[in-house]
Amino acid sequence: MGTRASLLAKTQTRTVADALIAQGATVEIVEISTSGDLSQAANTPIAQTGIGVFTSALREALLEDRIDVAVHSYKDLPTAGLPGIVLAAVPERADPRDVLVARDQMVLGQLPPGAVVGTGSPRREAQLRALGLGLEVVGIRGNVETRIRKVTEGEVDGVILARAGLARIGRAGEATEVLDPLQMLPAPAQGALAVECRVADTELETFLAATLHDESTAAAVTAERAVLKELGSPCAAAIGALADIVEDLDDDGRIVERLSLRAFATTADGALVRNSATGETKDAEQIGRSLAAELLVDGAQPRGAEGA
Ligand SMILES: NCc1[nH]cc(CCC(=O)O)c1CC(=O)O
Repeated sequence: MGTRASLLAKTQTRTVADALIAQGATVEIVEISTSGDLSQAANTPIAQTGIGVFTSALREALLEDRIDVAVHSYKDLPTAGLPGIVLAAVPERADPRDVLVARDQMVLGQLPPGAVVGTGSPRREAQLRALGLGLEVVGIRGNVETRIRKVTEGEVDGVILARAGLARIGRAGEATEVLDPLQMLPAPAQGALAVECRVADTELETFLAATLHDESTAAAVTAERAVLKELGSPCAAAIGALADIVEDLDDDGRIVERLSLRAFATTADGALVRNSATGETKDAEQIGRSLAAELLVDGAQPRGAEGA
């Protein structure tokens, strides 16, 4: 199995490996450094580093037979597939929400106007600004530990991070507020993993799916990523999407499973447009696509435009 060398990546790969080992597999983990990890030193904003910076090196290693399984943070994966590689499994996802890690145990509402919040994500920045709290948003890069250190060392008053990332490295307790998706919609597929193998390895693909795949997570992520596919690219786009599988009653009073999706995008002048939709879980992709179409009608910047 291939993994990026960050603590977060190694931890999530270890978790997947343990699940496979429990089912009788023999696993060796190989660390692969990616251009996303390397460019961090130069403090390049994530929006400018290009699509797939964190995932293409792993995919290359897979195609070159250096590894057999790649574990990615799903939200870092480009929406376009790659010939020769198949998404074999989407494990059950962790909490998809973002959190604030702030000085002095503060929640967002307690940060004074002018307080400095670090994030390199256009999605987080757009939503922070929309809250109207007068916060100053500054771009930061670096792995999860580095970003938390910027708070403890006083370089910024707070940072916004994915709760799943903190939890995976055992530091979820350091969040000072778990942000409600009404204020801060997570990135499409946040908290989920994508497990890939070569198309030709059909036996391995079957084993990975049987051991790891979670249908509800896959449906939710499919809807969220359909919005992204229509409107933008991962990391670079100020787009958020979150799907929940909810129980509903049909016309005969029977309990049915439905998919509920919320999403936002930004207009050319940086305003947020939000919308939501529900439908049958099996129509996940279509629900995401129609929601994206509605956001475009509401003024969302079409795909390919530069984020504000
Ligand atoms: N953008 C980097 C990234 N990619 C995946 C995670 C961890 C959470 C996840 O798996 O969604 C993070 C860190 C973060 O956004 O705080």
